[in-house]
Amino acid sequence: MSKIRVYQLAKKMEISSKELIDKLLELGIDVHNHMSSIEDGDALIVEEYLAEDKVQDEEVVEEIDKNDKSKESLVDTFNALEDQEDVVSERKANKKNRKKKKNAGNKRSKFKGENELVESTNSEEIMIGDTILVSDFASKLNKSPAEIIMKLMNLGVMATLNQDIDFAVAKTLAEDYGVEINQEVRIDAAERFDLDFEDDPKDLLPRAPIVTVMGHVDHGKTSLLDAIRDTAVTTGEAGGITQHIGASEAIINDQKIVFLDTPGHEAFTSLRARGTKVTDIAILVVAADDGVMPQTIEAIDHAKAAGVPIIIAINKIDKPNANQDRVKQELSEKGVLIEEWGGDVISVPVSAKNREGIEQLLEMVLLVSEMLELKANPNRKAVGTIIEAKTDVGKGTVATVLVEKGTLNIGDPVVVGSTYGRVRAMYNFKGKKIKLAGPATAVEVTGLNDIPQAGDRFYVANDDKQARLIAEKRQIELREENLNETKHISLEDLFDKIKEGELKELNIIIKADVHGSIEALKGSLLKLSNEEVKVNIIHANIGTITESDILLASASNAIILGFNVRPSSAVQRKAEKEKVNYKTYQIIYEAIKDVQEALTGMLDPVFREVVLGKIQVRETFKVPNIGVICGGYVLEGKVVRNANVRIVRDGIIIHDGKISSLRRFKDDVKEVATGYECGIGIEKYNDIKINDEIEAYIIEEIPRK
Ligand SMILES: Nc1nc2c(ncn2[C@@H]2O[C@H](COP(=O)(O)OP(=O)(O)OP(=O)(O)O)[C@@H](O)[C@H]2O)c(=O)[nH]1
Repeated sequence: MSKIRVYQLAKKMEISSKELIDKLLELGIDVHNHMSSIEDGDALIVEEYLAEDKVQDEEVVEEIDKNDKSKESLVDTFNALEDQEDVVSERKANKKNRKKKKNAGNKRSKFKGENELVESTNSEEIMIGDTILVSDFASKLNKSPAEIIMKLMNLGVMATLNQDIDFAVAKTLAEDYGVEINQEVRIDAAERFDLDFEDDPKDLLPRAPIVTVMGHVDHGKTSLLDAIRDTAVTTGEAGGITQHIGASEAIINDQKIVFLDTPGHEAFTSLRARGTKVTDIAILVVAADDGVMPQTIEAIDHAKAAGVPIIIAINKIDKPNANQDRVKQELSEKGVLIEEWGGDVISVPVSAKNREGIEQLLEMVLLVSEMLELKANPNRKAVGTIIEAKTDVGKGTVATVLVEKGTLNIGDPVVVGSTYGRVRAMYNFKGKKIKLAGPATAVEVTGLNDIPQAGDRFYVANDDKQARLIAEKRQIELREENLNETKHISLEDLFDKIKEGELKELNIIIKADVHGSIEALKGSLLKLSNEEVKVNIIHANIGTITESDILLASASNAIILGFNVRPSSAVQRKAEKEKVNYKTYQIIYEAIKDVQEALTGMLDPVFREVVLGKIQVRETFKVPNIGVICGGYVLEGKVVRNANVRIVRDGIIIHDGKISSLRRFKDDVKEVATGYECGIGIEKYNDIKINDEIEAYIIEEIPRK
């Protein structure tokens, strides 16, 4: 007996796959999703069943119609009276809602509720943040600063007028005065002013999906986006040239799909690292002549970590050496099982060059989108995310906003991060002026007082004054946040976080020089999961630690373990900026031991590694009886005579040892600083090559507390 897929049958019956699945389950026919197959016999049963339903529905509608007609005149008579009552009850309902919202707010933020209380009833209670200036604290307590400073001294805290004291110290001191202080819980200014709130499910309407195209370099991401534009954007519209605003829209079967214009998982994850997830579906481009490559794997893991469904576009099928089966095989090895292989990931063969398969691909996007049941409320003040922003000579500050919910109108007062303004003009992706933009629409907006950052949240405020106020408040908060920015997880603080119940899953990224090490590490680390914390390997790949790994770690609060690899200086700086923790090892057992000890609170490092500097190898010389000496240039930091060194080639550690000689010209020297050249010999190592990087480091003992 032949079979049919759920989505195919749904299409044939002109209902949504979701509706069909519900009916199938009602009939006891077991299906998992739109890709599940059902027997033709079962298909027939459900078709008949639905036909019956339809007849019944029509009968009911007729019945209701009849009743309605007879009621109509009666309703008319009552309408005048009812109107009056409506207003009263609506007011009552609004009041109730406001109250409800206020209560919800109290639950969300202790600070808000109590602060209101402070101002109205209880003057003996004070709210402060993590720290407070001595002078501010004195004035809050209504005491002279000198008195406070004296009291602090008695507590053993030496602080001047303009120094901060901790919340704990402030609390102890305040207790002396019989004053209770409480800690402010910081919440986003926009949230505090209720510019964003959760919608009532009954207000939600279907919205278009937002799609990002990902894939390995040169597999055809840009070409595919171009092909989509050609196929589904400009069709039937004269002069429909797309503008670059960071996103574009495609129409297929009268339905809209929004494409983010910057392809690649880095762009996707950098938005996520900033706390926003805008993509609903990822199209993963894999070139049929090249197969699954390192960045294909990265893209898969980045999409998976974000919980975003993937559609595979097997591209370049026009090429004579295209091999679709190989792509499918390699994907399955990476845990991506496409439908033909018994999985539920859709794959579509395409040629961006010949514009082949593009419509099918877009139809599949709609199908997946239908399953996701994407919804938004268009009837509220708009909330969105900045996709990109710049200054334009003619227009001033222009920012592309992806409206996520609500409708954005010309003239709306807006607040975006610490910038604000009023929507002066809006342009769609074709450069056409528009007056309003509903959910899942990308629009270029002018009228902001400064350039916001990609990933900033965009809110419509009640009025200009409020927009400015919130933006200014955000500015102060951002400054404070920069001062005590939260770090991502590290092995050292892991146990405390687990104990406090803050961490239930430990996300790990593994980068190593060879496949075998990855498998060994992965296997052992996964076994470390216990009742309290689950270990997840969210990404594991061959090669050095890259910026995209740092972004993924930042977006997913993961730690990075490197085996025999060293990140470049740029990547190290990125890690520092994103406050991401990475550790590199050269013995697998040590990596596993560290994670195990960290999970059980036994990690107590006695030694730490301190990187002194980096030297670029610019020349090599063979010296008889001594071996190979290299001529190097100190790129950063310094190198000292007794340092340990590791030789790094393309991010992979190829040797770890000690310096045997360090010279400037003919003289032996103790150290060489940044910007100087030197001659270096490495103990028992001669395989050094031009462009290798030498990282000098020492092992330092950590003093016991
Ligand atoms: N034959 C053939 N060539 C293609 C196809 N799609 C893309 N190419 C070619 O592949 C090369 C790379 O395409 P791009 O679209 O630039 O690839 P990309 O993934 O955006 O590349 P990066 O942005 O550099 O990561 C170009 O030379 C394209 O012309 C296709 O379907 N068939």
